[in-house]
Amino acid sequence: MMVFCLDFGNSQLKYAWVEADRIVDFGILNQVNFGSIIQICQNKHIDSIILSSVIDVPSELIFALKDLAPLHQLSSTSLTHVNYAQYDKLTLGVDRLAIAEGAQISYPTSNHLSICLGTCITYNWIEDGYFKGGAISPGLMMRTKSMHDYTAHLPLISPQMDFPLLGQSTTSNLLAGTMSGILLEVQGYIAELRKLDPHVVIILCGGDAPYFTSQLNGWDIQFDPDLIWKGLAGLARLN
Ligand SMILES: Nc1ncnc2c1ncn2[C@@H]1O[C@H](COP(=O)(O)OP(=O)(O)OP(=O)(O)O)[C@@H](O)[C@H]1O
Ligand SMILES: CC(C)(CO)[C@@H](O)C(=O)NCCC(=O)O
Repeated sequence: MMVFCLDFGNSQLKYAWVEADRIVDFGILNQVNFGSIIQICQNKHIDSIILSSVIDVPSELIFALKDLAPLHQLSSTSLTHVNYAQYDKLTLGVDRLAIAEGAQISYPTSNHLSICLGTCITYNWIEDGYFKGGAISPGLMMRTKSMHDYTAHLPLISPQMDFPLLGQSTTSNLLAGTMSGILLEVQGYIAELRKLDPHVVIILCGGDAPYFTSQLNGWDIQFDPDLIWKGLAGLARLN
């Protein structure tokens, strides 16, 4: 059963082909239109399509996808393994719903906190299968770009794998505040949640996660760049 998974985020439009829980192929689309989708569907057999989008999708694209194969567009009414009885599911971004689902499928008997370092940083906390709470904060690029955009003289910095706790110049101060700021935020959330539940499983995903994985060595964290695809493939089966 080949599932064509689409994840339309605020920075990137991503896709993956998932067959029997194995990610066969993945990539990035150029535009939100059918032309760019049909290019990557050449010679592919598709059993079903699942779309997670936190951006507006033209209705023509939805109709065209439905013509290609049975489509499930993820929404707050989608069936889920995670229970939302204690959370306002209507307000939750569908990408977070898919990530929480991926974490639940991967760790069905554990409590977990999934942290996605994307356009925004999102935290999803699931206890006994219930979505208990979360947090949203600005992502890496949003932090660097907004300090540049909202000031007269701060330069736009590029993220780097090596970053200091404190800097000795404007550029290294910006790097420290942005990169170490995110690291300390993530470590702070993990530490606080572990006070509540020492056995909580922590899973890190999202486009910016690789900047922080080596610094989080020794923190007993799972790094899973495919968490959203696992969630989407599971949701495609359920819906
Ligand atoms: N072309 C690009 N445009 C914007 N961000 C990019 C691009 N390439 C890489 N990035 C990095 O990816 C990060 C976004 O991560 P990711 O791709 O996981 O987000 P997304 O899936 O588009 O967003 P969302 O969080 O809305 O799902 C940005 O903070 C930036 O550092
Ligand atoms: C927070 C983002 C932008 C992360 O991609 C997305 O999940 C979203 O638009 N969420 C809606 C608000 C919420 O999740 O509560």
